[in-house]
Amino acid sequence: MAPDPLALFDSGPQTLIQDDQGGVVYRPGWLDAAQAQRWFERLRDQIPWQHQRRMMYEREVDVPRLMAHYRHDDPALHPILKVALRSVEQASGVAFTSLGLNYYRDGQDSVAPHHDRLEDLMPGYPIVLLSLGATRTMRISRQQPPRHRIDIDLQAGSLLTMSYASQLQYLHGIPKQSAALLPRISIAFRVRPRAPASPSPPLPRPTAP
Ligand SMILES: O=C(O)CCC(=O)C(=O)O
Ligand SMILES: [Fe+2]
Repeated sequence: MAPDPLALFDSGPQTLIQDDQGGVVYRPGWLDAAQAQRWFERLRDQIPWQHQRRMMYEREVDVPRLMAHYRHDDPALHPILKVALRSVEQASGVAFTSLGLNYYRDGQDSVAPHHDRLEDLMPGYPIVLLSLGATRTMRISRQQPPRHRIDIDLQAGSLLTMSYASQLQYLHGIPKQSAALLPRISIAFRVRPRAPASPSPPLPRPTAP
């Protein structure tokens, strides 16, 4: 196969933030453009995307993007998600247990600055985001001074790895953009903490002597 001319411009992995758990690393071109486009179209058309509502300031509001969630061993896992999971696991050396999908229909869909819910993460294990479809900018900002902000364009076929430690210090989000934008899908791979062991059976009641 002829070499992909765009690959000449692939600058390889870029470390955006350093910490002792691998920091935040961006890998453009992890998936080639044609495959990223095929995966995007099939997931867009075949995932049962859900509209969620969430309480905000005592009002219920639409979450401004569509979502879907799967456990790694869900029998309903789409074949593309199975392949993506295996490949991301091989690339990162981590056995992920959950897949969270986001579908940004246009530039008005977004995710507000946040860190991922710590109760959904196994300490020490990273989150990996695979991007498909339109490029969207992720804004990463340090919570404490010295304030530090990074805008990174997440291209189709790229991986962004964020350490657990980075979730304690930084917020990330996908801001709305006023320009007309095509849709984007992201897949977040996470290791969830194991469910707490089922409670032990109640102790027999003490009987009166
Ligand atoms: O779509 C993205 O790249 C970010 C999604 C995200 O931050 C999340 O699902 O927690
Ligand atoms: Fe997130």
